Amino acid sequence: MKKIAVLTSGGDAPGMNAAVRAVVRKAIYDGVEVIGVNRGYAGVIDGDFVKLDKSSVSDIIQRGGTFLRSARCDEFRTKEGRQKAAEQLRKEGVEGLIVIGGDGSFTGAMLLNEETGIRTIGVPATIDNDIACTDDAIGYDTAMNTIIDAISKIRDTASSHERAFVIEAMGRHAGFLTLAAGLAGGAESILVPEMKFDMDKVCENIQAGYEEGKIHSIILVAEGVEMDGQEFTTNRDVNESNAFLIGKEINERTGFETRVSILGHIQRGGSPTGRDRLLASRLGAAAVNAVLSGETNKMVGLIHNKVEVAEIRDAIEGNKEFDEELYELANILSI
Ligand SMILES: Nc1ncnc2c1ncn2[C@@H]1O[C@H](COP(=O)(O)OP(=O)(O)OP(=O)(O)O)[C@@H](O)[C@H]1O
Ligand SMILES: O=P(O)(O)OC[C@H]1O[C@](O)(CO)[C@@H](O)[C@@H]1O
Ligand SMILES: [Mg+2]
Repeated sequence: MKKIAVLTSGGDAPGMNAAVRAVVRKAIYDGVEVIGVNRGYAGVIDGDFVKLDKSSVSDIIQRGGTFLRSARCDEFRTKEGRQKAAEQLRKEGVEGLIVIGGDGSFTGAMLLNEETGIRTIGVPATIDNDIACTDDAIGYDTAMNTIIDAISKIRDTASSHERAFVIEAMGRHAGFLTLAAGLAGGAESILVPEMKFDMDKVCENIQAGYEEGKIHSIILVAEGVEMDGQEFTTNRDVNESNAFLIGKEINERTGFETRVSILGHIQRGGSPTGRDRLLASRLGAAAVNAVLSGETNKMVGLIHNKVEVAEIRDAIEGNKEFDEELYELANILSI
């Protein structure tokens, strides 16, 4: 194999740059040329390619975002779009494509391979951490730390004013990030799309906490959580924040002064943590190994601290299991 391409796709995640750097440097080390694709799948369709050498990836390991830029590309969801993309890659002489992104990007990579024969390898990078066949995705650790930092700061002001705070974390379809950040940040309640919850119970917890001397209450809510009458349930298609609704409900039911903070895209930015840089470096290099050894339609992941290669279909359809025990633990420790 003489030439491979690399792209970043979907929501950007801290550590994507470190992953591109690893792909480029490992491929060059192995004597293979690397083409960077700008703007994810949109750039493949447009043939927006740039040759990458060692120095193109200097000074980026510490940067958030992705210097190749990212996109959500509707045209790639069509068969025609993917055919166009394959033609562009063939014209450029690209023999393998490394896709750094989330589950949607992996679905695109899988279809591209199945329909056109282009060799694809996925590198999991999404703050949502909703990809199976890997313990963690690149960006998740940094985002978790950003949320923990925000919780700590909000707790300062919450305590000063004896208030309840509803904090909304990202995760329209997945609560992995919210659960981890909520547990590590010591939130009093954690609401995620995967678990049904009872609003009465949330309010009782707040009340009990105050009665036992707590002077604040933090309710960490994932974006995808929706209120349905008395109970809050999941709505995985919900597109709008329900944190304000939840805040209003808490205020009305408990009488506690309640404020709402939407953390938003702050969670996607910032310099990647050491853990994310390490993961990105290992998986970027592993993706090059995989493609050069003839693998296709696979993803590289880290399981129990060992690099593993899995079917990309399993990563998407395997449905990463939500850790109910961890959720239970968070509830126990928050009382
Ligand atoms: N079912 C699909 N078929 C073909 N291409 C897809 C499909 N789903 C997603 N893609 C392609 O992958 C791109 C990124 O997908 P998506 O927006 O779901 O982000 P992601 O990779 O899951 O990352 P994140 O969830 O972290 O934002 C889409 O814009 C589209 O171009
Ligand atoms: O930046 P956008 O396109 O609004 O997407 C936001 C979504 O992307 C993510 O940050 C990553 O998938 C989700 O947590 C969030 O729901
Ligand atoms: Mg996704």
